[in-house]
Amino acid sequence: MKKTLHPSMIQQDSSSLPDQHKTQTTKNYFKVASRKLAGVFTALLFRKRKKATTDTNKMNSNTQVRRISFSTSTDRSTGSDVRSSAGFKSFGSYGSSSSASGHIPTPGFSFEDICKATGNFSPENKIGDGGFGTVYKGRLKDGSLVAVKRAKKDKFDQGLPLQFKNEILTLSKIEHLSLVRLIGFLEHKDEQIIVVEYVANGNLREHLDGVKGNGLEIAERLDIAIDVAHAVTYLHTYTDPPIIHRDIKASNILITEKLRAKVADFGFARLAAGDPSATHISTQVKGTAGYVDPEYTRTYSLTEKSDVYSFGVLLVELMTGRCPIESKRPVKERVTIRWAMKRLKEGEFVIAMDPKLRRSPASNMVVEEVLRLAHQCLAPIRKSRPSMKQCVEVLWRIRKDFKEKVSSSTAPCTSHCSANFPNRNPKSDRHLFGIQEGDSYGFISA
Ligand SMILES: Nc1ncnc2c1ncn2[C@@H]1O[C@H](COP(=O)(O)OP(=O)(O)OP(=O)(O)O)[C@@H](O)[C@H]1O
Repeated sequence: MKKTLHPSMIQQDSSSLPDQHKTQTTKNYFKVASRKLAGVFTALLFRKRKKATTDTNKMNSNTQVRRISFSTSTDRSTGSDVRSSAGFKSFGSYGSSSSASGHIPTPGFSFEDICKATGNFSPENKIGDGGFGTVYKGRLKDGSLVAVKRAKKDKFDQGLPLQFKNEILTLSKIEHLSLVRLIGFLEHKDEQIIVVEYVANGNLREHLDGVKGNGLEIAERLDIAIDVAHAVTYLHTYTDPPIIHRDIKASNILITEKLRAKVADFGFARLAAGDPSATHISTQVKGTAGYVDPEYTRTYSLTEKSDVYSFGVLLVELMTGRCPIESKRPVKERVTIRWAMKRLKEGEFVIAMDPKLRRSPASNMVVEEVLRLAHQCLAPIRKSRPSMKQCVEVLWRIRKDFKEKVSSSTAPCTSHCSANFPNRNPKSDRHLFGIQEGDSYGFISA
């Protein structure tokens, strides 16, 4: 049963042109992942709450992989889901009834239509490359803009079609304005195509890097955080069964022309329904280096709190502008969350603030408060992390405080934040934040 979407979760538009961002692994991850899985595969797994447990796995890694994907044993739900999806050739919501009911609708387009829409997959229309396909911009017959994800043929032997089917099956079950909408999927000879809503303004990482747009103001970053928190709350709370995204990261946050966010790439999402035999044991650790819940990598058990952890990393990214792993920086700054949390703990959060952000009492307040929330999300023990819904509430409160502060303040501060907070006492802040000496945020000290 689908619960009613809270009106405040609804927001706007779409359209884009991004490129891929490369996240680097750290040697800490090398310890965990010993070889990258040949081919990314996703199992659709209908998960039961509170039942994720450990499994023994053989681990895989690659020194320069963005994604960590290491598997241990057969994911029981995979077989079930593969079977359930094996019979169809195509489906989608374009020109058909909603797919949210689980009914597989008939697509409103053919492979020829997709060729026309993308100019025969013209390089000019290429948006970017992902782990399992190339993404093109296209225009369908009705004039609507779409993103067309075409599976890489050389990956077929490695289970790529399954990845695609899983992604679209997951997408077909969800509807939210801050989540990228599935339009359709089709198979044609050896082609697998997924068609999703086109989001016009690149991804968050590109905006933070300055590759796209004119730089994000603090209020825009806060709105983006709220959009993502809404979307993930929806996945966790308002879908039945709940969905864990598993790959929340800046390059999966697409940005609209109005600088609002839409969460994309559900290739790693694990659904858990329809397979009564599924144990919901997490048998594969998936995600992107720097974002993965350390408890998940340790125990192979996946819960919504794993997304909360990744969201915490994203919050730090939004406030600092830095990637989760910054391998070219001095050792102490390479793991951004550890560096930023230390700055926060020592009352120097403004040092961690993205230099591109304008300093003002209001924006400083946002950075500090958001980093505090991030600190909670990054708690090594899951139980200590807030739910996504709680994150939404905290972010709303920060936005409200920000607006009040902006309207009551006329003189922006351009110097170091200590000027704004002359009475700040790092020691009392440490107490306030509850940060303990030795908090590692899942990373082994360098
Ligand atoms: N719906 C969309 N609208 C516009 N651009 C998109 C859309 N989906 C993906 N893109 C862009 O296409 C590129 C490739 O996306 P894709 O999701 O395939 O890979 P990724 O998420 O960057 O990498 P990976 O899949 O390996 O995690 C990215 O730059 C992304 O911003």
